[in-house]
Amino acid sequence: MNLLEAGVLLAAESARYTAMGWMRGTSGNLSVRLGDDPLRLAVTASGLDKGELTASDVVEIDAFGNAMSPGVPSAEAGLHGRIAAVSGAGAVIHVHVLAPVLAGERWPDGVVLRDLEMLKGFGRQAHDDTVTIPVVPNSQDMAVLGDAFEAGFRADTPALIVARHGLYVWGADLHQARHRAECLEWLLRFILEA
Ligand SMILES: CSCCC(=O)C(=O)COP(=O)(O)O
Ligand SMILES: [Zn+2]
Repeated sequence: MNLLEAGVLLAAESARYTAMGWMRGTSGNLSVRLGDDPLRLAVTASGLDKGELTASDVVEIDAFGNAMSPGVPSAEAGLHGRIAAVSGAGAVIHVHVLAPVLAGERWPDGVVLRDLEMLKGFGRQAHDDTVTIPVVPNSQDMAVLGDAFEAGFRADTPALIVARHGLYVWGADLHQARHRAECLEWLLRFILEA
């Protein structure tokens, strides 16, 4: 996939999340993998209305979030790069949806989910697994966030809650990441309200 093709996908996906209310007020950012060796991602540009992106509103970055093409990458590009490098994900999404932030506030040591059918949509068994979604403190330093992510990383748990900030979810591609995020958001709303 080249940068323009990635831009088409990222703009469409961003518009979708914005319509869901998950990327309010310029919040959130998305990335897809462009290449492996060295790692390259296409990430949404910083500070734009994510519901109005065009295919050119993306920037190529390296594993550390450094821009490899013109434009200003997301302020969180460094965390996208770290997540992609550590997990092997083909796509990483970051959305400012409320339920994960509320759950992180209530369970700052990790959000435990079990015995719920929607866990299947997160790639886990509904009745056998106990899933703990890691919660890390917010930081403006992506290296600090990346270290906290990596310390709690488990290959079978493709999500991270950043306290008082938002949610990261990743997958093989944007579709899988979205399906996982939608199911996880449902699960978090459930445990908050149950
Ligand atoms: C009101 S959004 C604050 C910044 C943020 O957390 C975010 O997700 C958007 O940052 P970006 O640089 O990707 O636009
Ligand atoms: Zn954010």
